[in-house]
Amino acid sequence: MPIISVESVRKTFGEVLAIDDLTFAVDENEIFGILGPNGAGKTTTVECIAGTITPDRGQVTVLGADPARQRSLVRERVGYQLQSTALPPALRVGEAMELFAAFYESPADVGSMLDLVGMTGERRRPFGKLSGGQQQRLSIALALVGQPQVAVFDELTTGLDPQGRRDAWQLIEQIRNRGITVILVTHFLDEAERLCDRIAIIDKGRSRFIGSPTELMDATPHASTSPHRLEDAYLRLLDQDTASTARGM
Ligand SMILES: Nc1ncnc2c1ncn2[C@@H]1O[C@H](COP(=O)(O)OP(=O)(O)OP(=O)(O)O)[C@@H](O)[C@H]1O
Repeated sequence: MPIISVESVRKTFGEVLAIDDLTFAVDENEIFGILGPNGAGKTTTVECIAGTITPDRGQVTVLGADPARQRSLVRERVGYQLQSTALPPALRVGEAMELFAAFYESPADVGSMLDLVGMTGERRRPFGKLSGGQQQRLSIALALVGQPQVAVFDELTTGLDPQGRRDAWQLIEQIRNRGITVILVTHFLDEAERLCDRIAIIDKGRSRFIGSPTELMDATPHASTSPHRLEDAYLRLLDQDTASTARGM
C-alpha cells in the first residue's frame, strides 16, 4: 500500500526547472531508490517529500498528510538525513543526539539509537573528531531519533570506504526490518541493486523508469556475454533517452 505519493509535481528555482510532471508512489516498508545523473532533481524530490520545499504544482502526500501544509506533522514522521551533516565541531555525539531528540514529541531512547549505529563508545566524542564513517552513522541516528515511519537518506554512502558502505547497507536493512519505509537517494547502482525493492530513475527532472531493479534489467537488451548489471541497464536507459532527444523524439 502506498504511504507516499508524488503526483504531477513540478518545482522551479527561478529559471531552473528542477522537477517536472513527476509521479510515483512508495509502498509501506519498502526500500525505494531514487537515482539519476547530477542535477537530475533527486534532492528536490525528497525535499518535497520531507516538506522542506513546496512544489509549484502537483500534489505530494506523505502518510495522508500534505508536507507543504502540515509541515510539523510530516517532520515528526519523516526522518531526513541530509547530504552532509554540519554540526559544530565541539558538539559531542551524545549532546547532538539529545538536542535533536528534544525536537520530537516521543523521541527514541538516545542510548539505544547510538547502540543501533554502533556509536555507544563515541558518546563523549566531539563531532569534529569523528571519522567520515562515524559522521555518517551519527547522521543516521539523528534521522531516526524522532522514531519516524519514513527515513530519507540522501547520498548516505558517498565518500565512505568499502567497509563503511557495507556497514551502512546493513544498517539500512536493519532500519527496514524495524518497519520503517526507506527512501534512498544514491548514485551507486550496486547499492540500489543490493538494497532497493523498487527504484525511480529521474533525468532532467522527469521520471524515466519506475520499477524493480530486475524489471529494469529485463527491459533492457543485453547483447554481451558478461553478466548483466543494473549499471549497464541504467546507462543504456539514459543513452536511449539522449538519443531520442537528439532525434527530436
Ligand atoms: N535552492 C536552489 N536554488 C536554485 N537552483 C536549485 C536549488 N536547488 C536545486 N537547484 C537546481 O535544481 C536542479 C536539480 O537539483 P537537485 O539538487 O535536486 O539535483 P540532484 O539530482 O539531487 O543532483 P546531485 O546528484 O548533483 O546531488 C539543479 O539544476 C540544481 O542546480
